[in-house]
Amino acid sequence: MNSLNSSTIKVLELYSGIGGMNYALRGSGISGKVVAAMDINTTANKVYQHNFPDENLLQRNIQALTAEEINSYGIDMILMSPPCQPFTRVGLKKDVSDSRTCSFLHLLSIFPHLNSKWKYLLLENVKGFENSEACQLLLTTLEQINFCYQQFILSPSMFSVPNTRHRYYLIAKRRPLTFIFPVQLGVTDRALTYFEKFLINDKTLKKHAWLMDIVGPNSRRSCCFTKAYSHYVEGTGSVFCSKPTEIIAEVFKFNRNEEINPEQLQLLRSLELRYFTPQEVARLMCFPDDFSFPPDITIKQMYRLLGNSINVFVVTLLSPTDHNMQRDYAHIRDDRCITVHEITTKLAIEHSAVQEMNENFVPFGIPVY
Ligand SMILES: C[S@@+](CC[C@H](N)C(=O)[O-])C[C@H]1O[C@@H](n2cnc3c(N)ncnc32)[C@H](O)[C@@H]1O
Repeated sequence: MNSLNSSTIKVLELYSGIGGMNYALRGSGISGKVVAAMDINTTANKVYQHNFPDENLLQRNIQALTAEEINSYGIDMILMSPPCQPFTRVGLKKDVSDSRTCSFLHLLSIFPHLNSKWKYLLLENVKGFENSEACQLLLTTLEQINFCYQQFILSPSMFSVPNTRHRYYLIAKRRPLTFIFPVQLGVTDRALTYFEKFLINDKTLKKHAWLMDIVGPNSRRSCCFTKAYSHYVEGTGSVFCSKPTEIIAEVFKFNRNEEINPEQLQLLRSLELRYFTPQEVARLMCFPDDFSFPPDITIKQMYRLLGNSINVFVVTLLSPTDHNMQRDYAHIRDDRCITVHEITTKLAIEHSAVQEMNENFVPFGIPVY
């Protein structure tokens, strides 16, 4: 621990389980170090220790933790996934009266006594937590100790990971720190899902469902995104659906000449058709991952600007230094294209077949105009 440099963020990982938060911290690129991880479960701890043999894992009941002990670690950040059974949809939802919530309530009671070096909190729980009394107590406590916060309901499927797992996330910072997200995702009374903003509304579904070009995570194609994307439907760019193609085909079985009835509209809604986000469109246009928009640019403006822009990869191939180079495009077939999933996630460009294609281009054949 002594070898940490002064810019390394010291992290306390509570309810550490098998170490998902530790992996996330490492994956985030933040220069952070778990200075203590705590969990009561011996089996989970065995797995944690197996994967993180050098971490300071403590077999502890968090309910017995004191503010003095936490302060002694000199932490900057707390990561935690408190037990979710008191809030699960299928459970009894005993909330604050469930004994498994006691340790969490205890933590809330000691938060005001933690010193101000502690500046960041990330909490994960099940969807449903946002409606609990425990969540309300958490938000009230954060206000009291002068933390600002943002809440999200997110699922990996929203980030093109082929798995659904809706979870509540709260991130909080000690004021005067603030959030600098280009798109404010915070909510006051209800946690909004990020992709909810991009869902296609009922009016558009009713009028234009047949005109939509629907692509999924495994598609190897998508239509050109124009500057009218999300404003007009026809010919302005593909829309995204994470459901299997058979389900989409089933929903679209109805007669396209008849007006859509409420039952059909419900089926269409169940597909959760959405527009690609500006960031996804940027990735499909092969902008690098560090491309971003300033915070004051609206989503409509983002689509307009992207629609007016270029595919960066294609222009890379047309590098002026290769002015008269002729390339062979013949071997590029649809099945060599990377998938929508690959390109809209961070895994994109560098590691992908795009790179491979780039390297495999042979300078002969079709002239580049
Ligand atoms: C939702 S899981 C956390 C999962 C963890 N984020 C992971 O990646 O595996 C909740 C954890 O809290 C632990 N836990 C529950 N009550 C506890 C308490 N009073 N003290 C310490 N750990 C506790 C459980 O053993 C369980 O591992």
